[in-house]
Amino acid sequence: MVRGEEIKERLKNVISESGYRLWIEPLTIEAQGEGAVRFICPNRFMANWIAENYQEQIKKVVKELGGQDLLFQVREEEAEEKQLFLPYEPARLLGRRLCDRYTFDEFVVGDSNYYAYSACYSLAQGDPNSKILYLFSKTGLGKSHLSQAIGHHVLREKRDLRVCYLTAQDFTNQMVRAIKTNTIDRFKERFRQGCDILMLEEVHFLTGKDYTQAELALTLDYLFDDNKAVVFTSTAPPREIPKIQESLRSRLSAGLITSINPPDYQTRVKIIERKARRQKTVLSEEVIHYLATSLTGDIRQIEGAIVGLLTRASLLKHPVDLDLAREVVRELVGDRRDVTKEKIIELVCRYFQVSRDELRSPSRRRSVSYPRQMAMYLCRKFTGETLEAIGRMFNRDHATVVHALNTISRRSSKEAKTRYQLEYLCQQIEDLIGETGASGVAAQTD
Ligand SMILES: Nc1ncnc2c1ncn2[C@@H]1O[C@H](COP(=O)(O)OP(=O)(O)OP(=O)(O)O)[C@@H](O)[C@H]1O
Repeated sequence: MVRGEEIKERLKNVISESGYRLWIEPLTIEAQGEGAVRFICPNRFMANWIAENYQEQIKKVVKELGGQDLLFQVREEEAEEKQLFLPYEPARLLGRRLCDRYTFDEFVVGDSNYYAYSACYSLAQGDPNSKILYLFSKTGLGKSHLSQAIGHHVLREKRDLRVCYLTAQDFTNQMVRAIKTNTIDRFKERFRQGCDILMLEEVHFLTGKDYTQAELALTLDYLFDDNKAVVFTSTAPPREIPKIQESLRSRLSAGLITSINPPDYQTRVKIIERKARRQKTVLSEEVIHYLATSLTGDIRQIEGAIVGLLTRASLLKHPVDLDLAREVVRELVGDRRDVTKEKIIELVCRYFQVSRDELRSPSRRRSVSYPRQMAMYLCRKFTGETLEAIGRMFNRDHATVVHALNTISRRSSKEAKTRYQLEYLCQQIEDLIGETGASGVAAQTD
């Protein structure tokens, strides 16, 4: 039978340190027999947050340990044997389920995302001039939210249309499975005839995957010819994704290409107010200002802070005030948050004389792969980012990051040179932290 402690131990490796401390540690995890595992959360905020942010990682770990079904419960509701969420499977939806709250209504629009929002909305409305869209941004700025909002809108408003929502990795896996099981014709048919709107996330994943790229290019031709709508998302514009065949690159660039930028101060304030309202709370101006000036990038982090704040307040029976907000922000991003991944990468590039593009490229040359492994190791150590998030920065998957961390640990314990390099780089980063101050909260308002 799966053991709760073992699940927690494994989750430590796939969730950032602060995320683990804040969200996973307080859970009670119980095996239920027949492979079911029950996660008991102290309150509903927490249950919702964990479901939306960590469900995939939890599922994977539970499966690795031989479990199957997950059941999330809120402690007070435990006796009622209430299941908190059910799989969302609207008819006409092929692929992944859509997150309930990723709708246009829930999306806060500001200068940084207005253009992307309008483009998505026009496409969802069926505007004949807006059929192909490519959205790109850094992590946590709303690509999935906007593409799923299109899905919700179409599924609700356009009863005769079918939506297909998946990631480029899903597309690849399904294709490989179809080849293995001799069902490639059915696979092709599914996309070519079975969907009116294709939303394909994380297309940068296709880098170097020639066979999948060719198949996707053909699928797109069918869809474009039939005047179907297609939305792509990625962390980079098509021209910057390495190892993409020109035939696919030109199809990815066939429509409107638009970026989402990090929200400005006013938009962050609006986002904080909206997210708090969603949790049926009104925050003081002081707390809102503090959060909006401390958390300037990834909106996922803003959400984490709000949910963390409310959870903490309810567990400690403490008012939601500035002190508590400081504590939560510190825990979430750490005093070291100013040492961003970007700065670490810059330092590594300078030290090893490689470029950022080389670190992100598929190159396996030792002169590139070793600095890349070092950068991954340092990002994990100093930013506490998840293995997935670190992998994404270098166009790699989570397993590659695990391998990099193990390699650097092993080499630094055996080889003086690696140990010296690691110590030197760590010292440089520590110095950067010193410069940014112990309180670490950037008091900027853009
Ligand atoms: N403008 C916004 N208004 C409200 N919520 C937002 C907005 N932008 C992003 N969010 C929220 O931030 C979180 C992260 O957004 P999302 O997953 O869409 O980012 P992403 O760009 O797809 O990130 P990644 O590249 O890591 O997959 C989500 O919970 C989403 O609801």
